[in-house]
Amino acid sequence: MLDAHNIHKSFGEGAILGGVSLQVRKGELVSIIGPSGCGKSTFLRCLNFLEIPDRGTINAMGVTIARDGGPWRRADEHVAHRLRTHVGMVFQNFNLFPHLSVLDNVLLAPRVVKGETGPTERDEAMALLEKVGLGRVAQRYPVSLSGGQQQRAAIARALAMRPEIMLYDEPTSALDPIVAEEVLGVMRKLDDEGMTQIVVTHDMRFAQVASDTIVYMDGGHIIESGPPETLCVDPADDRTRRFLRTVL
Ligand SMILES: Nc1ncnc2c1ncn2[C@@H]1O[C@H](COP(=O)(O)OP(=O)(O)OP(=O)(O)O)[C@@H](O)[C@H]1O
Repeated sequence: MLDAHNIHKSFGEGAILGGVSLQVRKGELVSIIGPSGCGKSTFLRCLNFLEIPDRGTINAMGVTIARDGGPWRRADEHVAHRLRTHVGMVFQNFNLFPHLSVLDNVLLAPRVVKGETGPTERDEAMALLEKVGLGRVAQRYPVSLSGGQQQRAAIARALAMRPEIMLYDEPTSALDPIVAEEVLGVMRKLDDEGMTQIVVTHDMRFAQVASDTIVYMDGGHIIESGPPETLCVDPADDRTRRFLRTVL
């Protein structure tokens, strides 16, 4: 489904990713955890080329982009655009358009793709809002919604592109735990429906309960990866202790 191989990324002199490889199967829910600044978000953003990897190969849904340190060309951007049509992305701060109603935020994607929308697209958008529990607030503006409602609207908006993979960059970090639970509930529901999902999170409980695979990154590398029950936390390791103190 998605195969990232040997991804390297630097910002200026600083190497952030030092050769990260990850394979994700269809329907899998993968949580990426690790200390602040270890490169989790950068790696996630590389997966749909919001950040351009310096080196490495990404293959998603049959679209392949290989980077060898050369310049990013218009043809590469064209292929990346094709890849992004399969990938939905949800950000920590929701990124809804404040001047559009919740429904119009969700209708934005079909509008961009098809040029105009009619009753069918509207019905589909309403069905997505019902799915995330927001049918009754479809006509409201983002400012009048709670953080959890805004994040669920952002998920519905991403789903409107009919993605095959959803990427989440700390989707609950800006939310209090009760509201975060509503968002996590939507992600679990999508998991039950077979959606492939990759989540950068500091929520260890969610990672442990909901993930098929937990990926533990540190210093721009994957240190460990596997099912939650097999994740080996070595209490003698300083970095692990430091990380656990930030999340437990
Ligand atoms: N666009 C950028 N330009 C320069 N440096 C960047 C950029 N994006 C990220 N960085 C740096 O790369 C490093 C890794 O950042 P990243 O956001 O990937 O870490 P993270 O593991 O997701 O951290 P956190 O858990 O705090 O969000 C940090 O030192 C960050 O300052």
